[in-house]
Amino acid sequence: MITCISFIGKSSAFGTTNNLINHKVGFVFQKLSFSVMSRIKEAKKSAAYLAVDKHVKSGDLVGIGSGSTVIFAVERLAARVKKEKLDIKCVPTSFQARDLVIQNKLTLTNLEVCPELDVCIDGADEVDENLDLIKGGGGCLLQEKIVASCSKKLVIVADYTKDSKRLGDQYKKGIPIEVAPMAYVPIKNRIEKIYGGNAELRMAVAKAGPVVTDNGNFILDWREYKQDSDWGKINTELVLIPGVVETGLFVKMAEVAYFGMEDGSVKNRVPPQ
Ligand SMILES: O=C(CO)[C@H](O)[C@H](O)COP(=O)(O)O
Repeated sequence: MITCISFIGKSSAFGTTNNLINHKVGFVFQKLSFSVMSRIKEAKKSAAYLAVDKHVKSGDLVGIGSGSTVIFAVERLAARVKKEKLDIKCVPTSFQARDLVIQNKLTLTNLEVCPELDVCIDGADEVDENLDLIKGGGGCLLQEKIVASCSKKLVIVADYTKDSKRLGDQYKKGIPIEVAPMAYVPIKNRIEKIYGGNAELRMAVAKAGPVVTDNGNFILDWREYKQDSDWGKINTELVLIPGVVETGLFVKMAEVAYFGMEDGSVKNRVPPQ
């Protein structure tokens, strides 16, 4: 009985030391990842603020993209509306963007009333050296592509982690492809057979089953594709598959991308001549 008690005692003492080390290591990692996160957040903010200041003027009709970087762009627009009495109207690209416009008391409109926009400001999951993009990590690619295509210019705002030489260098979650729910299996099979890789149905996190987009569709995330591909050709081929609604490949659409950098600066990239 005494042995047993002492065994429990030692083991718990050892356990306590281990817990303490784990706790300290965990704390250091937590602090590190917190500082990386806040650096990324600052980078998003600097890029978004600069893009809004450079590309939006009074009288503009503005497409509002989706995602966490666009939150800062809308914040800046709202501040300029208040301070400079900027007169703008906004067309959102998602439920989230619409809500952002409303919460920030900006004027909401749509493509029926305003089919031609001056500028669209949006984020990206990855930007390559040609300024081709992967978008749709947040599942809003269809409306994002429609609104961008109705805008005189598409301005991308991003942090330094999105800056790549080739698509797929950094962003490993795959190229999002929005599909009609009834067709997701044949489309998945076809993509994998023709191009290789895996096209996985995106599953929801706080819901059983798949992610359902703002448009009632599913998303396939196509991973392990050949990186040195002709993305313009592949995009055209993919949208011709019956049931494919849109792809997250934005080829030759962006006019400029702003990247907030780790050191607080912002660099920009335009397409090669
Ligand atoms: O395409 C998108 C949503 O469909 C976003 O623009 C993209 O996912 C980038 O988001 P974030 O600014 O949060 O990094």
